[in-house]
Amino acid sequence: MEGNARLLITCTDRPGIVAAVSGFLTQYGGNITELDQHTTDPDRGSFFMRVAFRIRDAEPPAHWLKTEFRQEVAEPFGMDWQLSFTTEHKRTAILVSRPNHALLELLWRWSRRELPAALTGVISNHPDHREPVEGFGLPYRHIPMEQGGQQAAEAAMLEQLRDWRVDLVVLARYMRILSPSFIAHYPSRIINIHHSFLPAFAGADPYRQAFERGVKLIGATAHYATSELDAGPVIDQDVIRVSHRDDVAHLRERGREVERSVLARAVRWHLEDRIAVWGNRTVVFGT
Ligand SMILES: Nc1nc2c(c(=O)[nH]1)N[C@@H](CN(C=O)c1ccc(C(=O)N[C@@H](CCC(=O)O)C(=O)O)cc1)CN2
Repeated sequence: MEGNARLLITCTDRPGIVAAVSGFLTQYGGNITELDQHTTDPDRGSFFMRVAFRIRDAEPPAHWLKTEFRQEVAEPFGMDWQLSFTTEHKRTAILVSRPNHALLELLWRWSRRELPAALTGVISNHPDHREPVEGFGLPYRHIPMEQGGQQAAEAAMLEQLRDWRVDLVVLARYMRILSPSFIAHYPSRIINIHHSFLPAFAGADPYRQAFERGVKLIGATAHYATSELDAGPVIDQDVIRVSHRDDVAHLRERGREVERSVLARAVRWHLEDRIAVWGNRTVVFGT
């Protein structure tokens, strides 16, 4: 049983970190329900930890704890950290182009409360999905990307994301390359699903690339989007077996199942603060 609060911590490794964090939580009445840590290189490397705990007075969330933790633990240990409460869902927007399978997977899981997100709405460069999105009670913004109009379109997208006070952006098969300045607004907070087992077949039309290479496995990769296309920190991947009997259309059809499950898992892990970014890699806790 997870607690009602969680800490995600990254810092330079040194003795006493776990004791300092657990001692702090004990002092302020926190009861640890889950603790996971990873050290890259004892005494010199990086230290990562995720602690889930129950804290009384968490309704409303005990934001006062952030001040105390910063002063008593985070600053003395030089930590990068975040403290979140399970009642506060991350405000999440979905960007999509024409393929709708990843979008519908997220909407369906959200509607069944299997995805702890506060969905704010959907933005697309196509009008195709207005009806199903509004059917889920969510706003739909069609912002077309006219030829040569990327800057204007991205400005409109960023304005909408600001209006929705978005924390997390999910690219559910959004098929336009985002500019470095767009990416910079949401560092490690844009999750993309790429429809190949990266690093194989980055870029456009990976299923055709896979068919022409004659591979026996295809897959999907959820990663944080960076300014370098399909090269950001990998969050989750999976593969399925294929054969000479599968043409490109069949690869696309069979690949959609993997894309949907990999993206949903990656988004849920981010929403549950299970992912620490370490350079161009991730540490994913408790999965
Ligand atoms: N800055 C980033 N933007 C996007 C990323 C990313 O990792 N960093 N991922 C893509 C999604 N994607 C694959 O998953 C992808 C989308 C589009 C293309 C592509 O080449 N599209 C067009 C060119 C469109 C354009 O120039 O904007 C094409 O087919 O030629 C490749 C991969 C989403 N954005």
